[in-house]
Amino acid sequence: MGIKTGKGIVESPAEAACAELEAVSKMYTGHMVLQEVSMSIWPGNITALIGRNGSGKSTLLSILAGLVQVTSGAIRRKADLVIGYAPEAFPGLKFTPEQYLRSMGRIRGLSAREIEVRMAELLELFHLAPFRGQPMNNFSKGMLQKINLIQSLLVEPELLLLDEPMSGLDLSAQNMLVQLLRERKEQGTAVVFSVHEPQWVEALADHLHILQAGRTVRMQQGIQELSARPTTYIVFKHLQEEELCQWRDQPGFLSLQVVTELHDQPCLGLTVDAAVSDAYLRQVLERGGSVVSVEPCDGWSGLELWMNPKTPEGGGKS
Ligand SMILES: Nc1ncnc2c1ncn2[C@@H]1O[C@H](COP(=O)(O)OP(=O)(O)OP(=O)(O)O)[C@@H](O)[C@H]1O
Repeated sequence: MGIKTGKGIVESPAEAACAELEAVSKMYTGHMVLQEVSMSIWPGNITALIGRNGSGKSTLLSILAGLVQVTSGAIRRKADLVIGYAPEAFPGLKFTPEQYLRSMGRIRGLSAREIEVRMAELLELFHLAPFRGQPMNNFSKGMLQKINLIQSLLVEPELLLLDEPMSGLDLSAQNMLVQLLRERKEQGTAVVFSVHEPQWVEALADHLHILQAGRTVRMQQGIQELSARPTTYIVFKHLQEEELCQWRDQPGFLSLQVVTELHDQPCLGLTVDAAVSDAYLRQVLERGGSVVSVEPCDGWSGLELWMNPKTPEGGGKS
Protein backbone atom coordinates (compact mmCIF):
# COMPACT_ATOMS: atom_id res chain seq x y z
CA MET A 1 0.00 0.00 0.00
CA GLY A 2 1.21 3.51 -0.66
CA ILE A 3 1.24 6.72 1.34
CA LYS A 4 -1.19 9.51 0.45
CA THR A 5 0.81 12.60 -0.40
CA GLY A 6 -1.83 14.89 -1.82
CA LYS A 7 -5.24 14.89 -3.42
CA GLY A 8 -5.61 11.66 -5.33
CA ILE A 9 -1.85 10.99 -5.39
CA VAL A 10 -0.43 7.89 -3.76
CA GLU A 11 3.33 7.31 -3.74
CA SER A 12 3.64 3.59 -4.21
CA PRO A 13 5.84 1.09 -6.01
CA ALA A 14 2.64 -0.06 -7.79
CA GLU A 15 4.26 -3.45 -8.52
CA ALA A 16 6.67 -2.88 -11.43
CA ALA A 17 4.76 0.02 -13.00
CA CYS A 18 6.29 3.52 -12.88
CA ALA A 19 2.87 5.08 -12.59
CA GLU A 20 -0.77 4.11 -12.64
CA LEU A 21 -3.95 6.08 -13.01
CA GLU A 22 -7.09 4.57 -11.58
CA ALA A 23 -10.46 5.89 -12.72
CA VAL A 24 -9.13 9.45 -12.92
CA SER A 25 -11.60 12.22 -13.72
CA LYS A 26 -10.98 15.93 -14.17
CA MET A 27 -13.56 18.69 -14.19
CA TYR A 28 -12.90 22.25 -15.38
CA THR A 29 -15.54 24.85 -14.60
CA GLY A 30 -18.36 22.34 -14.47
CA HIS A 31 -17.21 20.49 -17.60
CA MET A 32 -15.85 16.94 -17.30
CA VAL A 33 -12.78 16.83 -19.56
CA LEU A 34 -11.53 13.42 -18.37
CA GLN A 35 -13.80 10.65 -17.14
CA GLU A 36 -12.62 7.59 -15.27
CA VAL A 37 -9.42 7.09 -17.20
CA SER A 38 -7.19 4.23 -16.05
CA MET A 39 -3.69 3.61 -17.33
CA SER A 40 -0.56 1.70 -16.32
CA ILE A 41 2.87 2.89 -17.40
CA TRP A 42 5.77 0.46 -17.43
CA PRO A 43 9.53 1.03 -17.60
CA GLY A 44 10.92 0.61 -21.11
CA ASN A 45 7.48 0.98 -22.72
CA ILE A 46 6.20 3.68 -25.02
CA THR A 47 2.53 4.60 -24.95
CA ALA A 48 0.94 6.70 -27.69
CA LEU A 49 -1.98 8.81 -26.58
CA ILE A 50 -4.30 9.64 -29.42
CA GLY A 51 -7.63 11.37 -29.86
CA ARG A 52 -9.04 14.37 -31.64
CA ASN A 53 -8.48 17.94 -30.49
CA GLY A 54 -10.04 18.50 -27.10
CA SER A 55 -10.30 14.80 -26.22
CA GLY A 56 -8.20 15.32 -23.06
CA LYS A 57 -4.68 14.23 -24.05
CA SER A 58 -2.90 17.33 -22.67
CA THR A 59 -4.93 17.20 -19.49
CA LEU A 60 -4.00 13.56 -18.98
CA LEU A 61 -0.29 14.29 -19.54
CA SER A 62 -0.30 17.23 -17.14
CA ILE A 63 -2.00 15.04 -14.51
CA LEU A 64 0.70 12.40 -14.99
CA ALA A 65 3.29 15.16 -14.68
CA GLY A 66 1.77 16.12 -11.32
CA LEU A 67 0.91 19.65 -12.47
CA VAL A 68 -2.85 19.29 -12.46
CA GLN A 69 -4.89 17.87 -9.59
CA VAL A 70 -7.48 15.25 -10.33
CA THR A 71 -11.13 15.77 -9.39
CA SER A 72 -11.53 12.09 -8.49
CA GLY A 73 -9.65 8.83 -8.88
CA ALA A 74 -6.11 7.94 -7.85
CA ILE A 75 -2.59 8.28 -9.20
CA ARG A 76 0.08 5.86 -8.02
CA ARG A 77 3.70 6.60 -8.73
CA LYS A 78 6.92 4.77 -8.03
CA ALA A 79 8.59 6.57 -5.10
CA ASP A 80 10.90 9.41 -6.23
CA LEU A 81 10.00 8.90 -9.87
CA VAL A 82 12.04 11.27 -12.07
CA ILE A 83 9.71 12.81 -14.65
CA GLY A 84 10.57 14.82 -17.74
CA TYR A 85 7.68 16.76 -19.26
CA ALA A 86 7.50 18.71 -22.50
CA PRO A 87 4.12 20.48 -22.63
CA GLU A 88 2.41 21.29 -25.90
CA ALA A 89 2.80 25.04 -25.88
CA PHE A 90 6.22 26.57 -25.44
CA PRO A 91 6.22 30.35 -25.72
CA GLY A 92 9.05 32.34 -27.24
CA LEU A 93 10.94 33.84 -24.30
CA LYS A 94 13.32 36.76 -24.00
CA PHE A 95 15.88 34.40 -22.37
CA THR A 96 18.61 32.62 -24.29
CA PRO A 97 18.54 28.78 -24.37
CA GLU A 98 21.45 28.59 -21.94
CA GLN A 99 19.83 30.99 -19.45
CA TYR A 100 16.57 29.07 -19.65
CA LEU A 101 18.12 25.59 -19.49
CA ARG A 102 20.41 26.53 -16.59
CA SER A 103 17.45 27.69 -14.55
CA MET A 104 15.41 24.60 -15.50
CA GLY A 105 18.37 22.41 -14.52
CA ARG A 106 18.66 24.16 -11.15
CA ILE A 107 14.92 23.74 -10.53
CA ARG A 108 15.35 20.02 -11.25
CA GLY A 109 18.19 19.81 -8.67
CA LEU A 110 21.15 19.32 -11.03
CA SER A 111 24.58 20.65 -10.09
CA ALA A 112 26.10 23.48 -12.16
CA ARG A 113 28.55 21.01 -13.76
CA GLU A 114 25.81 18.47 -14.56
CA ILE A 115 23.77 21.23 -16.20
CA GLU A 116 26.67 22.42 -18.38
CA VAL A 117 27.56 18.90 -19.56
CA ARG A 118 23.98 17.82 -20.24
CA MET A 119 23.00 21.11 -21.87
CA ALA A 120 26.00 21.05 -24.23
CA GLU A 121 25.27 17.43 -25.18
CA LEU A 122 21.60 18.07 -25.91
CA LEU A 123 22.10 21.38 -27.73
CA GLU A 124 24.60 19.60 -29.97
CA LEU A 125 22.24 16.69 -30.56
CA PHE A 126 19.37 19.00 -31.53
CA HIS A 127 21.68 21.16 -33.71
CA LEU A 128 21.08 24.24 -31.56
CA ALA A 129 24.61 24.75 -30.18
CA PRO A 130 25.26 27.83 -32.38
CA PHE A 131 22.09 29.46 -30.99
CA ARG A 132 22.72 28.84 -27.29
CA GLY A 133 23.41 32.52 -26.53
CA GLN A 134 20.66 34.06 -28.68
CA PRO A 135 17.32 35.31 -27.30
CA MET A 136 14.58 32.78 -27.97
CA ASN A 137 11.93 35.34 -28.86
CA ASN A 138 13.21 35.19 -32.46
CA PHE A 139 13.25 31.40 -32.63
CA SER A 140 11.09 29.43 -35.07
CA LYS A 141 8.40 27.03 -33.78
CA GLY A 142 10.70 24.09 -34.48
CA MET A 143 13.61 25.62 -32.53
CA LEU A 144 11.34 26.33 -29.56
CA GLN A 145 10.05 22.79 -29.67
CA LYS A 146 13.63 21.51 -29.55
CA ILE A 147 14.37 23.66 -26.47
CA ASN A 148 11.17 22.34 -24.91
CA LEU A 149 12.30 18.76 -25.55
CA ILE A 150 15.82 19.49 -24.28
CA GLN A 151 14.47 20.81 -20.95
CA SER A 152 12.46 17.60 -20.53
CA LEU A 153 15.61 15.52 -21.09
CA LEU A 154 17.98 17.45 -18.81
CA VAL A 155 17.25 15.17 -15.86
CA GLU A 156 17.56 11.69 -17.46
CA PRO A 157 13.89 10.95 -16.75
CA GLU A 158 12.47 7.57 -15.78
CA LEU A 159 9.13 8.76 -17.17
CA LEU A 160 9.09 11.07 -20.16
CA LEU A 161 5.82 12.85 -20.97
CA LEU A 162 5.71 14.51 -24.38
CA ASP A 163 2.75 16.50 -25.65
CA GLU A 164 2.80 16.41 -29.45
CA PRO A 165 6.61 16.24 -29.54
CA MET A 166 6.79 15.99 -33.35
CA SER A 167 4.88 19.21 -33.84
CA GLY A 168 6.98 21.93 -35.49
CA LEU A 169 9.98 19.67 -36.09
CA ASP A 170 11.40 19.11 -39.57
CA LEU A 171 11.71 15.57 -40.85
CA SER A 172 15.35 15.10 -39.85
CA ALA A 173 14.64 16.33 -36.30
CA GLN A 174 11.60 14.03 -36.14
CA ASN A 175 13.73 11.05 -37.17
CA MET A 176 16.40 12.03 -34.67
CA LEU A 177 13.76 12.17 -31.92
CA VAL A 178 12.46 8.72 -32.89
CA GLN A 179 16.02 7.39 -32.58
CA LEU A 180 16.53 9.12 -29.24
CA LEU A 181 13.25 7.79 -27.81
CA ARG A 182 14.08 4.26 -28.96
CA GLU A 183 17.44 4.51 -27.17
CA ARG A 184 15.72 5.82 -24.02
CA LYS A 185 13.26 2.95 -24.17
CA GLU A 186 16.16 0.46 -24.38
CA GLN A 187 17.60 2.09 -21.26
CA GLY A 188 14.30 1.57 -19.42
CA THR A 189 12.67 4.99 -19.71
CA ALA A 190 8.88 4.92 -19.94
CA VAL A 191 7.46 7.34 -22.49
CA VAL A 192 3.91 8.61 -22.94
CA PHE A 193 3.39 10.89 -25.93
CA SER A 194 0.40 12.44 -27.64
CA VAL A 195 0.37 12.43 -31.39
CA HIS A 196 -1.84 13.01 -34.41
CA GLU A 197 0.08 11.10 -37.08
CA PRO A 198 -0.19 7.31 -37.39
CA GLN A 199 3.41 6.96 -38.64
CA TRP A 200 4.83 8.00 -35.26
CA VAL A 201 2.58 5.55 -33.47
CA GLU A 202 3.85 2.83 -35.76
CA ALA A 203 7.49 3.93 -35.42
CA LEU A 204 7.53 4.18 -31.65
CA ALA A 205 4.64 2.88 -29.63
CA ASP A 206 4.24 -0.38 -27.74
CA HIS A 207 0.85 0.61 -26.40
CA LEU A 208 -1.99 2.73 -27.61
CA HIS A 209 -4.50 4.69 -25.55
CA ILE A 210 -7.34 6.35 -27.43
CA LEU A 211 -9.43 9.10 -25.84
CA GLN A 212 -12.74 10.40 -27.07
CA ALA A 213 -14.39 13.31 -25.25
CA GLY A 214 -12.36 12.55 -22.13
CA ARG A 215 -13.11 8.83 -22.01
CA THR A 216 -10.92 5.90 -22.88
CA VAL A 217 -12.48 4.26 -25.89
CA ARG A 218 -9.65 1.91 -26.60
CA MET A 219 -6.45 0.57 -25.12
CA GLN A 220 -4.23 -1.71 -27.11
CA GLN A 221 -1.12 -3.44 -25.85
CA GLY A 222 1.45 -4.82 -28.24
CA ILE A 223 0.32 -2.70 -31.15
CA GLN A 224 2.76 -4.32 -33.56
CA GLU A 225 -0.10 -6.78 -33.98
CA LEU A 226 -2.23 -3.96 -35.28
CA SER A 227 -0.11 -3.28 -38.33
CA ALA A 228 0.25 -6.92 -39.23
CA ARG A 229 -3.34 -7.88 -39.98
CA PRO A 230 -6.95 -6.68 -39.95
CA THR A 231 -8.50 -6.83 -36.50
CA THR A 232 -11.92 -6.32 -34.96
CA TYR A 233 -12.50 -4.27 -31.83
CA ILE A 234 -15.53 -5.41 -29.85
CA VAL A 235 -16.89 -3.44 -26.88
CA PHE A 236 -19.35 -5.23 -24.61
CA LYS A 237 -20.83 -5.02 -21.12
CA HIS A 238 -22.28 -7.28 -18.41
CA LEU A 239 -19.18 -9.52 -18.26
CA GLN A 240 -16.11 -9.33 -15.99
CA GLU A 241 -12.51 -9.43 -17.25
CA GLU A 242 -11.62 -12.16 -14.70
CA GLU A 243 -14.16 -14.62 -16.10
CA LEU A 244 -12.66 -14.32 -19.59
CA CYS A 245 -9.01 -15.07 -18.68
CA GLN A 246 -8.94 -18.27 -20.74
CA TRP A 247 -9.58 -16.24 -23.90
CA ARG A 248 -5.94 -15.14 -23.74
CA ASP A 249 -4.94 -18.65 -24.85
CA GLN A 250 -7.50 -18.86 -27.65
CA PRO A 251 -6.54 -18.44 -31.33
CA GLY A 252 -6.86 -14.90 -32.68
CA PHE A 253 -6.97 -13.20 -29.25
CA LEU A 254 -4.96 -9.93 -29.13
CA SER A 255 -6.03 -7.91 -26.08
CA LEU A 256 -8.78 -7.39 -23.50
CA GLN A 257 -9.11 -4.40 -21.19
CA VAL A 258 -11.69 -2.64 -19.11
CA VAL A 259 -12.81 0.54 -20.85
CA THR A 260 -15.34 2.81 -19.20
CA GLU A 261 -17.77 3.99 -21.76
CA LEU A 262 -21.43 4.71 -22.33
CA HIS A 263 -23.98 5.55 -19.64
CA ASP A 264 -21.44 4.89 -16.86
CA GLN A 265 -21.59 1.17 -17.60
CA PRO A 266 -18.20 -0.50 -17.26
CA CYS A 267 -17.39 -2.10 -20.58
CA LEU A 268 -14.68 -4.44 -21.83
CA GLY A 269 -12.81 -3.79 -25.07
CA LEU A 270 -11.66 -6.89 -26.93
CA THR A 271 -9.33 -6.91 -29.94
CA VAL A 272 -9.19 -10.09 -32.01
CA ASP A 273 -8.14 -11.17 -35.48
CA ALA A 274 -10.90 -10.16 -37.90
CA ALA A 275 -11.01 -13.76 -39.17
CA VAL A 276 -12.29 -15.05 -35.80
CA SER A 277 -14.44 -12.12 -34.67
CA ASP A 278 -17.75 -13.98 -35.22
CA ALA A 279 -16.61 -16.75 -32.87
CA TYR A 280 -15.76 -14.22 -30.14
CA LEU A 281 -19.03 -12.32 -30.63
CA ARG A 282 -20.91 -15.60 -30.20
CA GLN A 283 -19.02 -16.30 -26.97
CA VAL A 284 -19.83 -12.84 -25.59
CA LEU A 285 -23.54 -13.38 -26.22
CA GLU A 286 -23.58 -17.00 -24.96
CA ARG A 287 -22.01 -15.85 -21.68
CA GLY A 288 -24.73 -13.22 -21.17
CA GLY A 289 -22.72 -10.24 -22.40
CA SER A 290 -24.27 -7.42 -24.37
CA VAL A 291 -22.41 -6.06 -27.41
CA VAL A 292 -22.04 -2.25 -27.44
CA SER A 293 -20.05 -1.83 -30.65
CA VAL A 294 -18.06 -3.72 -33.25
CA GLU A 295 -15.37 -1.85 -35.15
CA PRO A 296 -13.34 -3.37 -37.97
CA CYS A 297 -9.76 -2.02 -38.07
CA ASP A 298 -7.87 -2.46 -41.26
CA GLY A 299 -4.38 -2.27 -39.75
CA TRP A 300 -3.21 1.32 -39.24
CA SER A 301 -5.85 2.94 -41.37
CA GLY A 302 -8.41 2.28 -38.60
CA LEU A 303 -6.45 4.57 -36.29
CA GLU A 304 -6.83 7.61 -38.49
CA LEU A 305 -10.49 7.76 -37.51
CA TRP A 306 -9.39 8.81 -34.02
CA MET A 307 -6.63 11.16 -35.04
CA ASN A 308 -8.14 13.74 -37.34
CA PRO A 309 -7.03 16.98 -35.74
CA LYS A 310 -9.50 18.97 -37.83
CA THR A 311 -12.44 17.51 -35.92
CA PRO A 312 -12.45 18.98 -32.40
CA GLU A 313 -14.44 17.42 -29.58
CA GLY A 314 -16.61 19.89 -27.72
CA GLY A 315 -15.36 23.48 -27.45
CA GLY A 316 -11.82 24.71 -27.91
CA LYS A 317 -9.40 25.62 -25.15
CA SER A 318 -10.41 28.47 -22.94
N1 LIG B 1 -7.16 25.06 -17.85
C1 LIG B 1 -8.32 24.75 -18.43
N2 LIG B 1 -9.47 25.35 -18.07
C2 LIG B 1 -10.65 25.02 -18.62
N3 LIG B 1 -10.80 24.08 -19.59
C3 LIG B 1 -9.69 23.45 -20.01
C4 LIG B 1 -8.39 23.74 -19.47
N4 LIG B 1 -7.49 22.94 -20.07
C5 LIG B 1 -8.17 22.19 -20.96
N5 LIG B 1 -9.48 22.51 -20.92
C6 LIG B 1 -10.55 21.88 -21.74
O1 LIG B 1 -10.42 20.47 -21.56
C7 LIG B 1 -10.75 19.80 -22.77
C8 LIG B 1 -9.59 18.87 -23.10
O2 LIG B 1 -8.48 19.68 -23.46
P1 LIG B 1 -7.04 19.07 -23.74
O3 LIG B 1 -6.14 20.22 -24.07
O4 LIG B 1 -6.66 18.19 -22.63
O5 LIG B 1 -7.32 18.20 -25.06
P2 LIG B 1 -6.29 17.64 -26.15
O6 LIG B 1 -6.79 16.30 -26.55
O7 LIG B 1 -4.90 17.76 -25.63
O8 LIG B 1 -6.48 18.65 -27.37
P3 LIG B 1 -5.38 19.14 -28.45
O9 LIG B 1 -5.12 17.96 -29.35
O10 LIG B 1 -6.08 20.26 -29.13
O11 LIG B 1 -4.18 19.59 -27.68
C9 LIG B 1 -11.01 20.86 -23.81
O12 LIG B 1 -12.41 21.03 -23.90
C10 LIG B 1 -10.37 22.10 -23.23
O13 LIG B 1 -11.05 23.26 -23.65
